[in-house]
Order: sequence, then structure tokens, then C-alpha cells
Amino acid sequence: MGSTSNGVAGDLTTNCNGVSVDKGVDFANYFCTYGFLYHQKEMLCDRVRMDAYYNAIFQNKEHFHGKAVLDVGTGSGILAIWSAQAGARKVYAVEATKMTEHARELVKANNLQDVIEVIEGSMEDVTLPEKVDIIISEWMGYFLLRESMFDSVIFARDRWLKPDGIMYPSHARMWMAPMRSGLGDQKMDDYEVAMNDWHSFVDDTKTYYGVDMSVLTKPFDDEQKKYYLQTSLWNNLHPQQIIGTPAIIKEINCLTASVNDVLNVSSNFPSSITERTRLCGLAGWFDVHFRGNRDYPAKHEIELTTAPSLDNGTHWGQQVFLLHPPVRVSEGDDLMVSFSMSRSKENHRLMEVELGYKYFDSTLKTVFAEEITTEPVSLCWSCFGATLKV
Ligand SMILES: C[S@@+](CC[C@H](N)C(=O)[O-])C[C@H]1O[C@@H](n2cnc3c(N)ncnc32)[C@H](O)[C@@H]1O
Repeated sequence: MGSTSNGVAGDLTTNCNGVSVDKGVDFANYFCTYGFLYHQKEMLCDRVRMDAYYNAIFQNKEHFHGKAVLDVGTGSGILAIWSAQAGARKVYAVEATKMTEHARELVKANNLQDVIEVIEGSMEDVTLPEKVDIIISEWMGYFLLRESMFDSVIFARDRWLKPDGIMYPSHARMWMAPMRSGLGDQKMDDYEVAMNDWHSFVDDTKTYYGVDMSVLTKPFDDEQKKYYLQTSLWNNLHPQQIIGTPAIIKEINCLTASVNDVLNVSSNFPSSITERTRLCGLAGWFDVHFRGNRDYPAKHEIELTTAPSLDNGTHWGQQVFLLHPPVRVSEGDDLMVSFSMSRSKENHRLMEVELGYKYFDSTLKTVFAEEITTEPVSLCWSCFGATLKV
């Protein structure tokens, strides 16, 4: 059961968005890191994440008792193991990478090999012998949707979940709020250092090698701006760095959402500034909920939030979209933010973001003060320390 998904370059498949994806490239860029125990351990060490899934399962054991469960992207097998320990009759634990070998060992070491079947393969390719009562998955990327793994969960749901089945988690939301931070100054300094270094390089190349490189100054500048100023950043913000009312920009019902529903996220939302400070950018985060379904609601609803927190930070942190330069704001000022996020055309697992805002200065009452649309920002990932940009 289950074909291996270790596709090779040139092995084309079609994703739900109708766009061709090279499986080999996708494996090298995306799945590669999940094949390492150190990466799985990073997720297993996230106490907020672990507690939320653990509590969602064990405080709602009646959902699992005697049921068939599908774990989409089982990784080390942790969610499959908990599902079995909570009384599942059968757990199908599907994983695309060779992590399946470790997951199988772990299942055996915990004496659950009669309940859990670890299947190596891409969710889109495997065949199960039955439909399931529950789909459990930890599919959330930075700012919820990066990695686009929810597509695979939707595929699994539509193909393998019984009509009265339950999704774990059942709901997800994306949030945004204005923030202050020293990160923008740091990034601007880095950019200026890189440009000064470029100008010295152009002078030296002319002096010592007789070639004028200055025609490349503009493209180099554009490249550096994109890298330093127009790429969103991971950050674990202190709650006090949030300087305005947060807004929900997207709500997802995991039982009914289609891929089309998550291809783009667009929102125009107001936010009231709560202190006199510098508006340095916008921060984005998400939460998910485990609520069961309408006919079989969870006895104990659990929330997993990645909001800025002093004691309960997660490995997702928050995604920071910086404004250059920052804007002086005061308590009572209002922002109207327009946010739009879509998938990168070059890589469906990465996102492109456009941000704009109107700023209403409270001292000038309703007088419109400023309207700025920032350049598109990339939500990119780093893989073994190397930053891949789109
Ligand atoms: C965020 S990790 C979660 C791992 C584990 N469930 C946990 O909670 O610790 C997601 C896992 O899903 C796997 N994955 C992502 N898309 C998949 C797909 N389409 N088919 C099979 N596995 C997939 C990845 O390789 C990765 O191991």
C-alpha cells in the first residue's frame, strides 16, 4: 500500500491549483528538511504545539475510541501514536519522507504496531483500504499558509473522510496587527552596508581591472532592497510590541474549505493605535481550534495560538512585514490596512504579499494624512541556513 513519493526531477504532477509541480524539485526544496530527525525534534520540542494536540486528543478521547484515523504527514508518528493511545481502532500514518523508517521504529517501541500502519508516500498518491472517521494533521506553516500543506489535507479529506467525519484541527484563523520593532533599523543598516561595499567594489574594479561595473548598480540595489527590505521576517514578538488592535484577516473551516478558498488572502481592516510610538510594520500570526464537528462537538475545545506571548512562544513565532521608513503614530490614530497574499508563481509553497495603509491622524480628526502601498513582500523560507528567495 502506498507508493513512494520520492519523485525525481522531471517527474511532473499537477497540483490542485491546476499548476504543474515538479515532484523532484518540490522534494528537494520542501520535503528535504522533514526527513531529518533534528527538524522533527524542533517541532516535538514546541510545548505549546505539543500540549494543544495532546490535550485535543486526550480530552476528547470519545472521538477516537474504536475509530479509524488518518494522520496526514505523520513525521515522527507522534499524532498517530497519541491517536492510538486514545483508543483508535486503526491509524493510517502517511508520510512522504524517509522519516517513516523512524516512525515505524517508534510505533513498534511503543507496542502500537497492530493499530498504526505507517505508509511512506505522498498523501495524493496513497490508497487506503477504508474511509476514516478522523483526519488529524499538523499542516500549519509560517503565518498559517506558507508551505501550502493544507492542500494535501483537503485532498485527503475529500478522498478519505467519511461524510460525518471530524477534522483535527477543525478551524483556523489568521491575524494581523500594527507593531513596533528595532528590526527595520537593523535591516536598513544591513542594506546600507551592502550598498557601500558595492560602491567600493565598483571603484576598485575600475581602478585595478579597467572595467566599469556601475551599470550594474541599479540591479544590485534592487536585489539588495528585495533581500533586506522586502522580505518578511520571522520574529518572536513581545506582546508589548503590538501597538494597535489586532484583526482577523481570514477564517477557515477545515471541514469545508477548498483549495480555491486558500489560494489568496485579501483583507481590508481597521486598527486603532493604542500608544504614541513608531509604527514599524505589521505582524501576522494564526490560531487553530479543535472543536469537533456539528453533530459531534468536542467536549473540551482546545486552542493553539501563535500570538505574541511572553511565556508561550511557538516555533512559528510571528511573521513581520516591515515598513520603510517607520511612521510616528499616537494613541487614538486609526489605520486602514489593505493586505493581499497570494502564492508565488515560481514556487507554490511560498507567498507574495502586498500591503498598503491609510493613516488617519487623530489630532487632524478625519483628515486623511498618508496613503502608502509598500512593494510586494516575499514570505520565504530558509533551508539549512540558506535563504531561498522568490
Ligand atoms: C509540520 S510536519 C508535522 C509532523 C508530525 N505530524 C508532528 O506533528 O510532529 C508535516 C509533515 O508532513 C509531511 N508531509 C507534508 N505534505 C505531505 C504529503 N502531501 N504527503 C505526505 N506527507 C506530507 C512532511 O514531510 C512533514 O513530515
